This record gives sequence, C-alpha cells and structure tokens, in this order.
Amino acid sequence: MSSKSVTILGSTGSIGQSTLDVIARNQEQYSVFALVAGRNLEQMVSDCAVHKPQFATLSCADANKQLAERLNALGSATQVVDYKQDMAMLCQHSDVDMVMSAIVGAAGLIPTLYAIEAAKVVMLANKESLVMSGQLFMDKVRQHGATLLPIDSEHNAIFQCMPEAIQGHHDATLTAHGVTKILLTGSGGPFRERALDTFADISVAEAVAHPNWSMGQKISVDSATMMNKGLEFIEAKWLFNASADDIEVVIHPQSMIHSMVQYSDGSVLAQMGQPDMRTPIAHALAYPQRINAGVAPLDFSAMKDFSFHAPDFNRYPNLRLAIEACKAGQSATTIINAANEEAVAAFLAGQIRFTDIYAVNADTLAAMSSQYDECLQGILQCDGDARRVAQQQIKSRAN
Ligand SMILES: NC(=O)C1=CN([C@@H]2O[C@H](COP(=O)(O)OP(=O)(O)OC[C@H]3O[C@@H](n4cnc5c(N)ncnc54)[C@H](OP(=O)(O)O)[C@@H]3O)[C@@H](O)[C@H]2O)C=CC1
Ligand SMILES: CC(=O)[C@@H](O)[C@H](O)COP(=O)(O)O
Ligand SMILES: [Mn+2]
Repeated sequence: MSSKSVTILGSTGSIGQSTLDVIARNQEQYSVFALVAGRNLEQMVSDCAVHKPQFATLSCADANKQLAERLNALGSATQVVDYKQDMAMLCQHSDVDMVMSAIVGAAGLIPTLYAIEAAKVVMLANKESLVMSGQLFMDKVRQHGATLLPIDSEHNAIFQCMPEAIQGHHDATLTAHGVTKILLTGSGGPFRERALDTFADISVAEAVAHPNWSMGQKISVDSATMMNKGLEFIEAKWLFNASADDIEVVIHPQSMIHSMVQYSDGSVLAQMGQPDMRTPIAHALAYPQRINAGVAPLDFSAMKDFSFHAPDFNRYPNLRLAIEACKAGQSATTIINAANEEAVAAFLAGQIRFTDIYAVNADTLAAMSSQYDECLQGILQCDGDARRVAQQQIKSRAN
C-alpha cells in the first residue's frame, strides 16, 4: 500500500484524536497533511510537534495567532495558515488523498464539501453536514466522483454488512441486492431506565456520561435524548439510498453490535466489536484492506447480557421528531439539526433544562415553513433562520 496523506478536520476532538492514534500505529502507510480545529491551542501545539503536519489552523483567530507564535518558537516546520482563506487548499491540495470530516456540527459542512469537490476520499464522522444538506451533499459526491466512507459506528457497520458489490454505491436499489431492512442499533443512552418524571432535573454531568462510548459533549447529549439516533436515521437514508420504511431502530444497550443488515433469505449480518471508534476509523483508512487499530477483540466468554428492544418514543421524543422530519423532507431535517445544535449548546451552558431540548426542537420545526430551496444558499438560509427561531424559543424557556 503506498503512503496516504490525510487532512484531519476536527483534529483536537474525540474522533480527531482517535484518527491520530490509528495513523501513529501505521506510520508507513499514512502521514498527516493538515490539522484543522477550533480553539484548543494546547492540543494543537502538541499534535503538531508529534505528527508534524505540513499545515495547521484553528478557526478561533486569536488562538491561531498564538499557534503560529508557539510553533515558531519551537522551530516547527508546520505552517500555520488562515482558517477561512486556506480551508479549500487544506482539503483540495493535490498531495491530499483522504480527508477525515470530524468537526462537530454545521461548521463542518463547507470544509467537507471542499473535499468532495476535489474528489478526495472523504471519511465522514460529521453526520450533521449530511443531515442538513442530504440531497445536495450526495449529488456532489456523485458529480465529482468522491469516495464517501462512513465513520459513524452504525453506518460503518452497515457499510461492512452490505453486499460487497454495492459497498460505497450510494444509489443501488437495496431490494435488488436482497437487502430487506437496515437495523440501526442504539444504546438508549444514560437514561434508558431513569424515571421519566425526573427528566427535567437531569444535569449536564449526567447527560454527557454515556454508558459505553467516550465522545464529545454535543454527541453525548444527543445520545441521551436519542436525537443522535434520529440524525443517524437520516444519515442512513442518504448513505444507503434507503427509505424511512427500510430502516428500523433497535435498542441494544451493550453497544457490541454496531448495526445489522437483514436479507430476503432470513439472514441478518451484524458487525461487532468493542465500543471504540478506532475500529471504524481504521476500516475507512485502509478500505478495502485491514490495519491494526489498537483495539482488543471481543471476549465472548466474558459477555453477560446481550439484549434488544424497541425504542419508547415517550422517553425519546427527539427520535420520533427526527424520523418524522426525515419523512417530511430536506428543510425539516435542516431545521431540526440547527434547532438541536442551538438547544444542546444552551443546555450545556446551563440556560435550559434537558427536557427543553425537545421542546425547542419541536416548536422551532412547527414555527417554520419548509419552503426553502435545496441549493447551498437555500440550505444555509434555512439553517440560519432555524437558529434564530430556536434562540427565541430558548430565551422564552431560559432558567
Ligand atoms: N466521538 C464519537 O465517538 C463520534 C462522533 N461522531 C461525529 O463526529 C463529529 C465530531 O465528534 P467529536 O469528535 O465527538 O466532537 P468533539 O467535540 O470531541 O470535537 C469536535 C472538534 O470540532 C472542532 N470544532 C468545533 N467547532 C469548530 C468550528 N467552528 N470550526 C472548526 N473546528 C471546530 C473542535 O475543535 P476545538 O476542540 O479545538 O475547539 C474539535 O476538534 C460530530 O459530528 C459527531 O456527531 C460520530 C460518531 C461517533
Ligand atoms: C460511537 C457512535 O457512533 C455514536 O454515534 C454512538 O452510536 C452513540 O451511542 P448511542 O447509540 O447511544 O447513540
Ligand atoms: Mn453513531
């Protein structure tokens, strides 16, 4: 395998750090072209020293200025560039083979589209960009001939369980290949058994304490409300050319099966492994080969429970809302994604209660018309309008 050069968007985060870990274990095959993140200066300085990227940038202008000074003082060969002006170059440079899209939220959309437009191998963790712009995003993948590999553990699992002939073909007809159902598993989060009448008292610390996975704060809260599974439902629709009826959500509290594909002959293929994102990251980096991810195999003799059940929409109203939005169309999914980002940020900042996240999302969707163009400008307009409406909702509920 010849050496691949990788740009990592969101390098200081949970997925970014796991990506650097896998690359460090496979140094003959991968090098880091650029590191891109938000404001975590210390992590960026240290990662530049260890991984020696050609370029680095932070979206926070003050932090980026300090980054340049710090790397200069260290005699680093890494060039610090401007986040906005140089983003296209960092994603599209002819030396770049692969781009890891792991900025959290809508901020990841434009950089990911740059990578797609240059026909790079795009490893997609940033589900929000696909949820907010699904048709446009997939049209661009097809138009530019980019390779899109799912990093989200469920979608990476589904990808692995799909017939080899249609892996990475985003417009294959599932039934023509014997696929009858995509079984999207979810843990149910930290509140799977908590009394419903105590949900309004849920603290930030409780909400970000995922039972199985170590992740960033936003996705951890999404797992607790199961909006994460709702976003993943929409993500699966686009990645696998599925309809809402083709996808079923199954609660599997142990997070050992990462999702399944059911076939017309009664077979169900599952992908299993430790709840460690280095496995899907290594899968995408090496596809269709395999590399060491540093992840221990499952020990079946030590496994106790292995259970499955249907989700309860009273406990997880955000999941129902997202599935309804998926059926309603593009603007509805752009709206719930934007509202949810605002609501989760407000919850993390202590401005609203846990139960207000659903109220903000549902009321924002109800307050808005869904008549937006599906071009990039229309999507960004819809996203911005939804954030303004969600902010009004947040103000009216603020503690
Ligand atoms: N963590 C996981 O296991 C999984 C994550 N995902 C998805 O991957 C994405 C990343 O998640 P995760 O790694 O957990 O999140 P983290 O919060 O840990 O990391 C987010 C990254 O995005 C950067 N960032 C945030 N805002 C901006 C911005 N405006 N401009 C540029 N960079 C920015 C952060 O930079 P900084 O910290 O320097 O400010 C950080 O590098 C999300 O979309 C999530 O849904 C999907 C499946 C699993
Ligand atoms: C690791 C990953 O892919 C997360 O999206 C994970 O699925 C979160 O767990 P939940 O199943 O609880 O949402
Ligand atoms: Mn997931």
